[in-house]
Amino acid sequence: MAHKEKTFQFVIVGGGIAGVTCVEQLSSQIQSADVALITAGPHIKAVTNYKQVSKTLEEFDIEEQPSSVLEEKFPNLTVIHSAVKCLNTQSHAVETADGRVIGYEKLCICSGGRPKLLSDGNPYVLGIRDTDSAQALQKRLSKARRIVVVGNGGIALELVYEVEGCEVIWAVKDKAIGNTFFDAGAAQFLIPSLEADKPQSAAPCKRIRYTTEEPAAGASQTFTRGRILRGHGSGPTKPGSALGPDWHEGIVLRGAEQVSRRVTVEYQCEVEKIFTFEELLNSPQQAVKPENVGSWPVYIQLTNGKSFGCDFIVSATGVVPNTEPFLHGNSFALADDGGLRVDDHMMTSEPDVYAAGDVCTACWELSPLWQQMRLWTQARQMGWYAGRCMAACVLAEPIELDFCFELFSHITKFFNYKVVLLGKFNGQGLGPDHELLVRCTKGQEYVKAVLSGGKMVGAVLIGETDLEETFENLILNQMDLTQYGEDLLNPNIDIEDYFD
Ligand SMILES: Cc1cc2nc3c(=O)[nH]c(=O)nc-3n(C[C@H](O)[C@H](O)[C@H](O)COP(=O)(O)OP(=O)(O)OC[C@H]3O[C@@H](n4cnc5c(N)ncnc54)[C@H](O)[C@@H]3O)c2cc1C
Ligand SMILES: NC(=O)C1=CN([C@@H]2O[C@H](COP(=O)(O)OP(=O)(O)OC[C@H]3O[C@@H](n4cnc5c(N)ncnc54)[C@H](OP(=O)(O)O)[C@@H]3O)[C@@H](O)[C@H]2O)C=CC1
Repeated sequence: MAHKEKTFQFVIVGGGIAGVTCVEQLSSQIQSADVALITAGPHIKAVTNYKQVSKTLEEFDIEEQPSSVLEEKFPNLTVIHSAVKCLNTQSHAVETADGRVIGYEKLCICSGGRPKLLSDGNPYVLGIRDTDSAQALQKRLSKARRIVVVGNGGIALELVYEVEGCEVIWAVKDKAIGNTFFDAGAAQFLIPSLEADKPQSAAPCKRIRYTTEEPAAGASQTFTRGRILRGHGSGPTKPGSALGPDWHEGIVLRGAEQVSRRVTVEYQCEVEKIFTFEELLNSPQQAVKPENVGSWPVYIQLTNGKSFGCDFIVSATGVVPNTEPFLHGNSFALADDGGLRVDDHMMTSEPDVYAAGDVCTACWELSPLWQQMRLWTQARQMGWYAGRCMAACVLAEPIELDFCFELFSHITKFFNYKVVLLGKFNGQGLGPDHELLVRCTKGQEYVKAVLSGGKMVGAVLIGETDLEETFENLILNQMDLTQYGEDLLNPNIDIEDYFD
């Protein structure tokens, strides 16, 4: 590595939610601190309209902003738009793709993740992560008659509901849809929404997303509401920040056909093989049934014996932490999922190096009611807490693990229903002796409480149940609920009064 051009007290890598929140926290806590934010993408992501809904539930909007907004707010901040290509933890320096060597006293890696694709480099397999990949999807979809979506998590759930004008084959590994968020009961509740037409008057997006359009020389920066616009200068090798809530509201997810939504779910199957039309012709033994041959650009063979031709395949199969540029020559401890292991102070195994957001894996002794999921909320919370830990270290102040890591909580929307997940919402790690209480009104609400040893340890609330705060309290209190039995979910009893 060449000589350091400058050493900053704090260097944060990544302009997504985790990195930006970390910068904001550090810069407000130690106003004199010299902070650098190094990010590969042309823009940064900022949290706006933050609202604490209850003790642990939070809601906020995300805005994609030019970095100048952050620099104006924090005069001691320098934003460098370049990807970090290597890190030397011994000399406390990072080198960027454009050849700059920046020193740090404390470093926080917030480089996010990238889609874990079924097949790397196959032009017919798309992943969705940032604005560029969402635009690529929109463009390809506009000419598509049939697509195959593989995966059973957040992106697949959103995509199969939103896509219109194109047949969708949805291949899931499990017996029910949405395995990362729901059990089979909730899936059963949601399935009719997939079969029905999307309500015309689906609630409009209450969040406003702004995307910056690069100004022409001499022109001022413009913001465009609700559309995703390409940020110039973000080439395919420069990963942008992850999309997030309502990412699909701003783009038209419409195929080339006149049909509305038409989704076929293929359960309990994985991908056996992906091959092109040319490969099919050259090797007629491929297991494609004659009615499916046609002239599709790509074919997918599933482990359930079925094969489909389609225009392209969306691999919605999770994320891999973006760690590569930091590993070479250092000895970071990695978790099984490939994330940088962090302790209860968000510290990695390398001295003075912290990490937060999708790139890290929480490896402290977790609260029995919290688990890591790679989500906006956790990226914000980790970035904020990492900033506090870094500041506390410099100021020689003690700091304890933040309360937000006590109870897992997530608010989102699937199939146009509000969804609240609390604690061990799917009985994660509870073993066979837990009990489920379920209340379901078709088309209206699905309420599930998970009890263990008579205490509530998790919940799934779908629809406008208005139960989130009460359930959150019951989970946090760990009160013995044995005597209430099924009355806990009795709709004729105002449960809030019950526990007053
Ligand atoms: C389509 C989609 C929909 C989603 N929807 C939701 C949702 O509804 N709710 C929810 O809670 N979560 C959602 N998520 C997940 C959420 O977006 C992520 O968990 C969150 O954005 C992670 O934030 P982060 O800051 O850790 O990483 P990112 O947002 O990925 O930011 C990483 C940053 O690091 C930069 N970077 C990467 N490598 C380098 C490098 N070598 N050098 C310098 N900079 C680098 C990137 O440019 C980027 O700015 C969604 C994700 C996707 C893809
Ligand atoms: N509203 C929300 O909260 C949303 C959140 N997100 C977040 O964005 C990130 C990316 O989303 P997404 O890609 O959907 O990731 P998720 O982790 O949510 O889901 C990935 C899914 O793909 C399955 N899978 C993994 N590998 C394969 C494979 N080889 N073949 C078939 N299926 C496979 C997983 O199954 P298994 O679990 O069994 O491995 C899982 O069902 C996640 O962190 C997600 O939480 C995204 C959209 C919306």
